[in-house]
Amino acid sequence: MARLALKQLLQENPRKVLVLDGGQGTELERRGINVANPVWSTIPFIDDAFWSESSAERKIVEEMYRDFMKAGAEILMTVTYQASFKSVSENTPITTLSEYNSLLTRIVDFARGCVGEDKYLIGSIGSWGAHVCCEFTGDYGPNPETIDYYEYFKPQLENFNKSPQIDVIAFETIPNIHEIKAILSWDETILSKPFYIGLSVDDNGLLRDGTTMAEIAEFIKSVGDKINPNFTLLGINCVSFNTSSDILASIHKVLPDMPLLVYPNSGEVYDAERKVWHPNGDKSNTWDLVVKRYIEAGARVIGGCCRTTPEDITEVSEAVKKYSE
Ligand code: MET
Ligand SMILES: [Zn+2]
Repeated sequence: MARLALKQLLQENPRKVLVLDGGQGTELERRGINVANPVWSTIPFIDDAFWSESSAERKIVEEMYRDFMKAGAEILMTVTYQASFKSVSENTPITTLSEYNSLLTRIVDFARGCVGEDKYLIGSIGSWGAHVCCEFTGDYGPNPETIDYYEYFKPQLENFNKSPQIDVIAFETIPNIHEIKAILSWDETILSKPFYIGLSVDDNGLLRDGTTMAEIAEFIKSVGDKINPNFTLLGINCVSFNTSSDILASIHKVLPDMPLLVYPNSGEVYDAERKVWHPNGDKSNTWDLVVKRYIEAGARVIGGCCRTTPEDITEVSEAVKKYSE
């Protein structure tokens, strides 16, 4: 393997900040792929035609990876946010575990082929809430503590655990404290690879279910040494651009030794009535400014989530160079 283990890289180079890619799902949509379906951006891979050399959609995905890398991304994701076994088996012709594993392995190997051996590859897993569209409300019903999170994640997790191509597993957009507690209760037999948790946080800096960052920190501290040593980074993703640096600083304050990661949305504001995006009204907030603040707040991995493009990642890389070296 051409690259150092991610944890080793972060530990041995305390000033190193890795640039992550941007919002893949929205970027593929911007490039013409219709992602409006229950498995979202994983849809192109479901069609057998994708795997032929001449596939136009395949070219689009390859170009997306190429452009994020040109922009400076050093750690990139698989396009598997909505690809849990439940979502795939209930909404596509792929219904058996063995077909599902072949699909995931194909997607992961394809992503590795696109990014090459030098880059880090993240196996993306959306929150439990993502399959029922509540990753931005955190409303997991009346008994969120009784949900069997492991059963839901297991097939995707086992595939990624075994994959020699995946460097780190991502639990993205996690909005509920019970889900965080479940993930952090899993030992190395269940989560045998480095992993991170991206929290889904509102504009007031609360987890979407209302939990404070201090409460999350208390929980992590209460697990203490028993925490899975593969727990590598904690952070926020798919959060408001304008408030993201304050939120990250609030996590750094309560967990000063935890390596953090952050990839916010583009800063545009969605008008749900007219179904259009408006530009960020706060012109004083630039990538240069927020990246500087992220690094001051302990960020070790920085990129973009929904609606961020290779142009955004270029600005992220320039700012990372300026403030981390
Ligand atoms: C809804 S958050 C989506 C995160 C995912 N990694 C993507 O950008 O495609
Ligand atoms: Zn997002």
